[in-house]
Amino acid sequence: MTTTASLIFNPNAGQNDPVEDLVTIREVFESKINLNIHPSHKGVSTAELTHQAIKQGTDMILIAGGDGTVSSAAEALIGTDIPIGIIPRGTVNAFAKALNISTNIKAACEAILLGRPHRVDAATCNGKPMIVLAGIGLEPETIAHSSRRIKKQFGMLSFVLAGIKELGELKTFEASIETENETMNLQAVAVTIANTAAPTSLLAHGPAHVIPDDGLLDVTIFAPSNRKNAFFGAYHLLRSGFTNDATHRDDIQYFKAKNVKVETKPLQKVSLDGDPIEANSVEINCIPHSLNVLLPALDNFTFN
Ligand SMILES: Nc1ncnc2c1ncn2[C@@H]1O[C@H](COP(=O)(O)OP(=O)(O)OP(=O)(O)O)[C@@H](O)[C@H]1O
Repeated sequence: MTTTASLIFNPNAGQNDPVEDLVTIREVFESKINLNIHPSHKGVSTAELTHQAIKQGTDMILIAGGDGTVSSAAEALIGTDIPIGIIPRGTVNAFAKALNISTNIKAACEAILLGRPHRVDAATCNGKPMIVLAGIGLEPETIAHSSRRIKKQFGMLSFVLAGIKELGELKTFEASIETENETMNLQAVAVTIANTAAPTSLLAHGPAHVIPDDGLLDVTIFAPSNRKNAFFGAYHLLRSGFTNDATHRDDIQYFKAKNVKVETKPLQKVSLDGDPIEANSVEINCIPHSLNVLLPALDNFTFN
C-alpha cells in the first residue's frame, strides 16, 4: 500500500520563492508517495489545517515553513504518534537546526523519505505550543525592533543588527522564577526558557547543549552589569552554542527544570518560538517525548 503524506505548506514563510520550493518538494515526493498539499492561508490557522489533514487520514504530516509554522502545527500533533517531516523554509528554522535537519529543501525532503521516527520534547507556554523557546527581555525586544518586512528582506541579519543595538541599551529587570525545585528572585537582562535551541539561539546557550529529548527545559539567565560585559557575555553564549562548551561566567546562570514560571518587574516583552506574544507572566511546562519527528537516519544516533 502506498504511503500518504499531507503537506502543510506556508507560502509566506522565509525568503525563498514558494513556487520553486513547492516544485522541489513535489519532485522528491510524488514518485514515491501520495502527496496531499494543504497550502496555508490567512483564513485558517496552521493548527486548524493540520487538524483537518489528520482527520482526513494520513500516514505522515510534512510541514514546510519556519518555526512559527511548525509551532502552530504542533498544536494538532503534540501527543500523537503521527510521524512529522520538517521541511525548513523559514528565516531562522531553529527547531530544524536543533534536530540536525538540513535547511536545504531537497536534502531535507530526501532525508524524510529515509528518516527514522524519533520522539522529541515539546512544551506549552501559557497553554500555547512551544517547540523552541520562550524569551523574556532581550530576545523579544530584538524581535520587536526587527519588523516582518525587514526580516523578509534581510533574514537573520535583521536579528543580529537589532540584537547588537538592544545589547548596548542594557535594560535590566527583576525576575521571580519558580520551578518544581526552587524559587529564585534575581536581576536579569534576559531570561530564556528553551525546549530546543539552534546554535544561533544565542540567549539559550548558558548550558553546553540544549537536549531535545531529555524531558526537561533549559533556563538561561543573562545578567551583565555593564555594556562591556554584555558584549563579552553574548560572545561566550554564541561560542557555547557552536562549540558545546558551557559558559563559565558569573553573569550567566543556567539550570534544568520540567516546569518554569516567570514573573517580571517591570513587565517585559515575551517571545514564543520567535514571535511576540502578549503575557504578564509565563508558565512553561515540558511535555516529554510528545512529537514523533522523522530525523535523518544515522547509526547509533543520540542527541547527548
Ligand atoms: N495560516 C497562515 N497562512 C498563511 N500565512 C501565515 C499563516 N499563519 C502565519 N502566516 C504567516 O507566515 C509567516 C511566518 O511563518 P514562519 O514563522 O513559519 O516563518 P519565518 O518567520 O520566516 O521563519 P522562522 O519562524 O523560522 O524565523 C508570517 O508572514 C505570517 O503572517
